Amino acid sequence: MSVISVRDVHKRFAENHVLKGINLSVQQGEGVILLGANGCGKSTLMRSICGLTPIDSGDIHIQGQSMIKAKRHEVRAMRSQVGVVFQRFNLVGNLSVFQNVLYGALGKERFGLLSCMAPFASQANRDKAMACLERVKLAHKAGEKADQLSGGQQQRVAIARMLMQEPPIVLADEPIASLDPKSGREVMELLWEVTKERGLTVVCTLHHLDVALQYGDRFIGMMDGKVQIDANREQISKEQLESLYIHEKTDEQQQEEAAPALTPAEAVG
Ligand SMILES: Nc1ncnc2c1ncn2[C@@H]1O[C@H](COP(=O)(O)OP(=O)(O)OP(=O)(O)O)[C@@H](O)[C@H]1O
Repeated sequence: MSVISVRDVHKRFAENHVLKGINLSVQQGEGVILLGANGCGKSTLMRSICGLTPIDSGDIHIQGQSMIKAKRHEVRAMRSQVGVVFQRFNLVGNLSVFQNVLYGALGKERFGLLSCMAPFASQANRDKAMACLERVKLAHKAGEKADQLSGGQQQRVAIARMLMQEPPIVLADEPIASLDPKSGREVMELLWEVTKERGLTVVCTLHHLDVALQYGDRFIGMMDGKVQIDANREQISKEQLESLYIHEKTDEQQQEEAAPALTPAEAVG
């Protein structure tokens, strides 16, 4: 079954036509790497799939349910099906690691924020948060403030929070872009391991082709607001993927055009 289906999606920011009729579907359990030059619209597409950026036309179905037709409370429920691990970690820096992981339960708790605050959280949620921290090997850091941790550790906390959420779908937008190569490899390894062991569907954008080629089951390449490549690992070569970058923008152009950062609240749906 398609767990994500994107149908003829268009998105403009003023005169900038960023998504020009995107079509793709992702099956249950697939690990898809989304590639493309700076500014080609990968983050915009990811944010649209998790309901953070409204689209202009077309539709996105999550687990068969239309995002366009969904009512407000239904969109919230749909968003809780999608876990996010984004480049900037999106943790609440001055709160504990444990508290940040507990927030992963937010979308599931009937009584909202209060029932995810450490003093009021159920024992079941507290135990689960510790188990998620153990899975990412950071249980010993539970009591520390999130912003005291290294970048790699913070991204592992973001992964633990995503595990706490128990989403069937994970969107990872440049999850290792802020990390040094060694931490980046460890985080990518962990992300792929935990999602594969739970049979989750993952769409992950990455900048480094060599890293991408180590992980993807399938590669979707975007160029000029459209899907240019959509191929399984065995059907694609590195050279074909490199062709997506012939019009790569400079770092300065990219900084000027950066999409807004995700807030911690947006990260937990
Ligand atoms: N909130 C926004 N407001 C205005 N323009 C935006 C916004 N978000 C994205 N854009 C524009 O949309 C285009 C695509 O940006 P997006 O961040 O989706 O690209 P990307 O492929 O993820 O790039 P990168 O690889 O550099 O992160 C850019 O031209 C950017 O300026």
